[in-house]
Amino acid sequence: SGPAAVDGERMRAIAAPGNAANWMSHGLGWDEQRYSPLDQINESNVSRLGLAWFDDLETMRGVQATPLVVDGVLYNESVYNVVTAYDAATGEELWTFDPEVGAEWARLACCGPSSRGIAAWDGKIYIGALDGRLIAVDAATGEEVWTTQTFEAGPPLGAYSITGAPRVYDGKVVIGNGGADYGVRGFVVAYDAATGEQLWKFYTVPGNPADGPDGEASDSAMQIAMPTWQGEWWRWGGGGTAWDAFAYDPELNLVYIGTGNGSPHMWSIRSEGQGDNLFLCSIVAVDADSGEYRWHYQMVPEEDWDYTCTQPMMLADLEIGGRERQVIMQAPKNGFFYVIDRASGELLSAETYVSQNTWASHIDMETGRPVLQRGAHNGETPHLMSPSWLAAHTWHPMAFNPETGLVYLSAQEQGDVYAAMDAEDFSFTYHRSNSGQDRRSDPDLRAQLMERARAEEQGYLLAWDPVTQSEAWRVTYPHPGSGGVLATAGNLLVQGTIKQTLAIYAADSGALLWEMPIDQVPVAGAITYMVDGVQYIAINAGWGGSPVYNLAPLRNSTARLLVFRLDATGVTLPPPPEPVALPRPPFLMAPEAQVSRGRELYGENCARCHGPDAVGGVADLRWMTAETRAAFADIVLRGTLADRGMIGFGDQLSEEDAQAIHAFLIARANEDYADASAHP
Ligand SMILES: O=C(O)c1cc(C(=O)O)c2c(n1)C(=O)C(=O)c1cc(C(=O)O)[nH]c1-2
Ligand SMILES: [Ca+2]
Repeated sequence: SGPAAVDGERMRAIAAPGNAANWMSHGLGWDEQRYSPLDQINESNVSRLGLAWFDDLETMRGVQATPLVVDGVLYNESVYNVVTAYDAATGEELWTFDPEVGAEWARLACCGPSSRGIAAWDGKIYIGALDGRLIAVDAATGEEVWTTQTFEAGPPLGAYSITGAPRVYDGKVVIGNGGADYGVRGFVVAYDAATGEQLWKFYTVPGNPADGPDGEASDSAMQIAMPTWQGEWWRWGGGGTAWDAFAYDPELNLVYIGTGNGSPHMWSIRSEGQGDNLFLCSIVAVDADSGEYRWHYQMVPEEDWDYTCTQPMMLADLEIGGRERQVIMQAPKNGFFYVIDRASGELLSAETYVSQNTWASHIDMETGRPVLQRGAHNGETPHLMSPSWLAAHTWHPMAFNPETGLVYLSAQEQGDVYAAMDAEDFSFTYHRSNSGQDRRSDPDLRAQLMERARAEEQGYLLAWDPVTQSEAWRVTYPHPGSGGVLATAGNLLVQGTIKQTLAIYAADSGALLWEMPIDQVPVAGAITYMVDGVQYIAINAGWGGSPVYNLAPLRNSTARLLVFRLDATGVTLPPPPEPVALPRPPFLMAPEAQVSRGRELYGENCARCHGPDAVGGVADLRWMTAETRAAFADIVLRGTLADRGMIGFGDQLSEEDAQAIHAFLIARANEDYADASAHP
């Protein structure tokens, strides 16, 4: 055994169940079901689960990666793509590879310098680095074998980054990118896993028609897409980034690409409010060898809301209407659960799984199109949308248990206020979130959102029957934002929760079987594996990524990789950090006009990391210390905290702008200080 055993022949078998000891691909199998046949840990003995070993990852940022395990070696990826190999049984470190990604790249990733994972094939580990490098390292030594740059960075349309896990399908590494919120043209590339040679490239949206065909695999598909666009979308990239999910069916030889939102978000600006804008927010099936288009299904025509369809896609064979169907399933941001024939792209069913869906009343099964609610599109008057860009379900891994027939996912109700800028007022800046949203928030609508958030439990673990398209059970949480899931043959369903615990439920009933406080909210999905006859469960516990409305940041410990097994004793987590008393905010002296300017600037520049309305995110700016306030302009404009990922914005914000943002933050702190429920 040993890492050299990551060989292509054995990897080919992973799409079939039974290869249970290892976790060799992001979603376990190429079908991405995240269902392990291991059952040594099961509902009758899970109460004996204990911590076997852990490793401090020494970051307070989100750690989203699914680790891999190959023949007793666990490969994990922390922030800025640092990869470490461990003895999977003992936790002993074997090697670390740091690609030395510059902290300035954090600014081009909406939700932090995190990666959702790595890939393994034939003695190599593949890293999709934030800065666009695809790096192959030797699985045994951690030494670099080859590197290729997957995108062209820099202005005007190079605001790409990589946050998704690469996949290796039969010797081909497939990788996408993010950046549609900043302004890019989305694409997916495949490389030869052995050499790094490019095999094909598929653009997800058309470029400037005046430039002619791209000479890439997507050319024929772009003929279909082009007539669905209007105006001069290519000036802002168009979007459609494939920033997370892929799946592969080796028999059909199809690679499934989940595509993202438009760039800019506002349909009125991007495409003059006309056309479906293919292939935004779609599943596109392409030939694995040539990258050529086979079929598509678009979940969100006329994309206007930063509704992405990059959410996990799972392949399964289900009996529907008395017939065995080969399906692909997805629960994207828009709150609908889709079941699609994965050979043809035919929509089989779609139902909403959230209690309020202000986007669409239903999906018309004749046309396969959503029937939009009145007023769903954005205009100049602010309106509430739920789901919103904050997502009914985002990248957090879901799982399918063929025994129960249920799909499990982290779901949530999170609305937000939308308004479109007038097209004339829209200006495009490289590096900046270029949404076209008018960020003047409507205080009444915001108050309504907060009221709803307080009144309802808006986060839940959902068990969903994909055949009947109905809920089987749910576990509710006090807030949105719980993590991805793992399903096992022991009737177990494993999830990190917003209550700062790791919880294990009975997959058939939802009954809580085991729960452990871990002083962290794992957002990643757990994995399970076997070494020398012992089953382990491993998870990265490091909260971060998608902002959560109305949730103050958790004062949690450093991110950790946690590994459990039955009857483990003697390993305990260090005590949590002492809670910090809230500093009383300064008196608000700024005039209303300055506060409102600050609110707009905050929305465009800060909200993606620090949370909508300055709640949530990587650091809660309402409760800045006096020292931080004194250094505010230096931090914001001159990048004095750049080593922590907070890059200076001096090239696009003035001293006055920084003062306005600070005034807005003081206003927000004063609004909330008196309200104890807003406190962390
Ligand atoms: O449009 C894009 O290219 C893009 C990229 C990413 C990303 O790369 O993480 C996210 C999103 N969009 C997005 O809409 C979103 O809600 C989101 C959440 C997260 C996260 O890491 O939690 N990333 C992203
Ligand atoms: Ca997006």
